[in-house]
Amino acid sequence: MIEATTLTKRYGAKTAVDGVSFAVRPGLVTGFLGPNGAGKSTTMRMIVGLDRPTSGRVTVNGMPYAEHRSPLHEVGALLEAKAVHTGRSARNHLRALAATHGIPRRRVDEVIDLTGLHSVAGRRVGGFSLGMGQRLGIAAALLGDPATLILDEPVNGLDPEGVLWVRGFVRQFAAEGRTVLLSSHLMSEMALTADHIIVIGKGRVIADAPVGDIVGSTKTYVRVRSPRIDEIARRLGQPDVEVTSTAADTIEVRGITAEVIGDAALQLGVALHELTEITGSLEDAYMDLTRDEVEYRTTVGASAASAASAGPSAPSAASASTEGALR
Ligand SMILES: Nc1ncnc2c1ncn2[C@@H]1O[C@H](COP(=O)(O)OP(=O)(O)OP(=O)(O)O)[C@@H](O)[C@H]1O
Repeated sequence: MIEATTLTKRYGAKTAVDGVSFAVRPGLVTGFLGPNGAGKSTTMRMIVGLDRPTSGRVTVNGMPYAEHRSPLHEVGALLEAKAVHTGRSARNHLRALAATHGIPRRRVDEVIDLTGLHSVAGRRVGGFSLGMGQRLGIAAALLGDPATLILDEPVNGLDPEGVLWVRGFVRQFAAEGRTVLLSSHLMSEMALTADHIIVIGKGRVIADAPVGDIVGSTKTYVRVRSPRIDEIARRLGQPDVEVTSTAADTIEVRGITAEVIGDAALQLGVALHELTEITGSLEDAYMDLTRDEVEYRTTVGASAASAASAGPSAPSAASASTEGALR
């Protein structure tokens, strides 16, 4: 369990983290999201004692990280994947780390196997690809067999097989009752990996809720397809109902349920070829939440950026209530 209480970090006049409070619970994968510069890395560094809070506090299993007698057994962290001695082999790098922390050598072989580095363990780390470096960073984080894992952008640079491996690994880790906090800018991947999401913007928590609640907070719409779509569109036309034509036989309807549309079609005697309630993706929810929180804005519009990246909208029969979940 990681608990932050009004945690604040200022660098001169810059407030990087502004009074955040949250709990990261065991048995779950918690995703840590936020635009560039939101304060994710600073928060993670404070959790593992690499940065000192200006005020507030953060504990891991009830104690500040630095006060634990064997911190590596409490928390494994991947914060800078490439920050390793490049002349050493991966195995020797891990052995050196293990030796300085009183961890037995056999654990080095275990984490090499766990992270799929066996075939490259004898190679110099300097020649590693970014993906191999990420795996090595995760291997190092696992050396102490920690109860809590903190991973900053762990899938950055990994190929699809590597991304899948990280997802499976952290889900298994959490299923064993351990605690996982991971950041990523890949929303579609986060939607598949995380159970719970904390979003920060400009140093403040703006959402802290189960992933289903966050996705459910996006507006749903109903896609309707019919050979006589114009008649249905005319019938639905009323204040508070938004009807958008997307193809000759298809409309998207906002502000009314699929049931009401189905009943209207029945009354008209018109066949429906499709009636699908569409819930937004995690990416849609994230874009809504962080619209006003982006520190470095480009000229690319949010909708264009959203359309360009992954994360197909998932059909859903109902959207969860978000009462009280979003701040
Ligand atoms: N050592 C430092 N000195 C001054 N400012 C800093 C320092 N470290 C971070 N900052 C500033 O604090 C803010 C938060 O940075 P941080 O790296 O925590 O954000 P982040 O959410 O991890 O961003 P990204 O997604 O880009 O990694 C930024 O405005 C950053 O410029």
